[in-house]
Amino acid sequence: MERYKILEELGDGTCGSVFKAFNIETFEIVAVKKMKRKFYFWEECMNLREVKALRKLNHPNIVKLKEVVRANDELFFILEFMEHNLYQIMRERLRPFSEGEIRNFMSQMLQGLAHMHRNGYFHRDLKPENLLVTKDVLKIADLGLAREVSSMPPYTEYVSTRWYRAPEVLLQSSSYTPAIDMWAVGAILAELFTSSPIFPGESEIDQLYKICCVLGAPDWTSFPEATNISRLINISCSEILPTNLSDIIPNASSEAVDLIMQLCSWDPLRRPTADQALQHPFFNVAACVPHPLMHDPLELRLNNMGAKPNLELSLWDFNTEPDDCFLGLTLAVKPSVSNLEVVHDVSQGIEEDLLFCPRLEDHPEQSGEFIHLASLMLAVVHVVALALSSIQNTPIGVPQSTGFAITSLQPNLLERQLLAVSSPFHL
Ligand SMILES: Nc1ncnc2c1ncn2[C@@H]1O[C@H](COP(=O)(O)OP(=O)(O)OP(=O)(O)O)[C@@H](O)[C@H]1O
Repeated sequence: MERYKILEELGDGTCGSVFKAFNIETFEIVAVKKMKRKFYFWEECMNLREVKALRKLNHPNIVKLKEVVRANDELFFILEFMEHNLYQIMRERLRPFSEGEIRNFMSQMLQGLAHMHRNGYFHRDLKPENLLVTKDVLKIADLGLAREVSSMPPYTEYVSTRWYRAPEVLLQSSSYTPAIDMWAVGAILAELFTSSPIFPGESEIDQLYKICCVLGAPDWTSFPEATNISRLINISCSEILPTNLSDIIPNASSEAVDLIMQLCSWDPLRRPTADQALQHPFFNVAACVPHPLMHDPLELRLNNMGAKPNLELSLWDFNTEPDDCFLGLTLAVKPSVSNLEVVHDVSQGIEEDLLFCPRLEDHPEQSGEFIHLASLMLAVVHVVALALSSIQNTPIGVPQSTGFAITSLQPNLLERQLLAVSSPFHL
């Protein structure tokens, strides 16, 4: 690692801290992701999902892994440097994005995602912080949770940011598909218009509730595994009517609203694939009629109601398989380091292993009505939570937190403005 001079910290995630660095030999600016846990063997490093996925996925809209370095039992990913993440950009902008800008970001995100899905991976943690931007170019980053589509369910150790989590994951389906990424794309698309998350759940049950407030109650037959939870949610959500998306995203064209609706379908089978989404009329610029900005979306932003999302880790049913290593740093059994050029550098008494990846080198204020509705909603969530806590030994567990509070890990989420949805609500 002596070749890299660390310049500044760029981010501190669950798995690693990311720094901007300077390669003193090539004068190149790079991003160095230093993993938080120790790595004693190369095999462990080589079987990290992030390494496996990034080695395979070479695409202009997926961040490139240049090198993997192990030094003193510490692991570093040398990544191409990107200037911003989409969350930072949204937070710092004074005006919302134009539909043209959104189309550009979305098209790149979908192209990167289509490549990922085509190559047998799904990301599982898409969110604005994991979309990196330099000038107008967007790249998908943080493949720490990426899964091979061909890998066998059940997928039990899923950890991701709640606001972008698909309903089937919230409902503990054990066999979810790449469609979970498409749900996140829909949520991100809506957020690009409003600069506020569309489903800002404060707990897993509240997350489902927030989704019901926008989409209306689901047809639970799409979630056969969720009988118990669906019965409970139904108590509070069955009479919730869907909100007109155009009312909450007034600056989005009808094409954009339609795409969001399709992507955020309760039923994963109804969501378009990344390739299909790219064919949606939203991307047919000629056909798009610019949508008059009738309301300033900034005015639609509500004060952050004091809500502090409890970003607990969802480690329910954490199983005993050897690859269920903590926080997505999952190691596969039977490693292989073929096709990799490994250099052992023991000069100066420092044990440093370098892995070069040659293939990658080339290449409004809130109204009184809202407050009333919000308090009603909170009351119902409270009732449901009480009901849930009184139920014991249910065959299908309700999503439970194991009590790991990690709010400190993602402080930026706490700063995020929340979009309030005042949907029709009947008790
Ligand atoms: N290649 C890069 N160039 C510039 N900044 C980056 C790069 N990679 C990551 N970052 C910054 O570091 C932050 C954390 O990175 P990353 O998401 O990879 O870490 P993590 O530990 O896996 O995080 P998470 O908690 O989201 O899983 C990103 O949100 C981004 O701001």
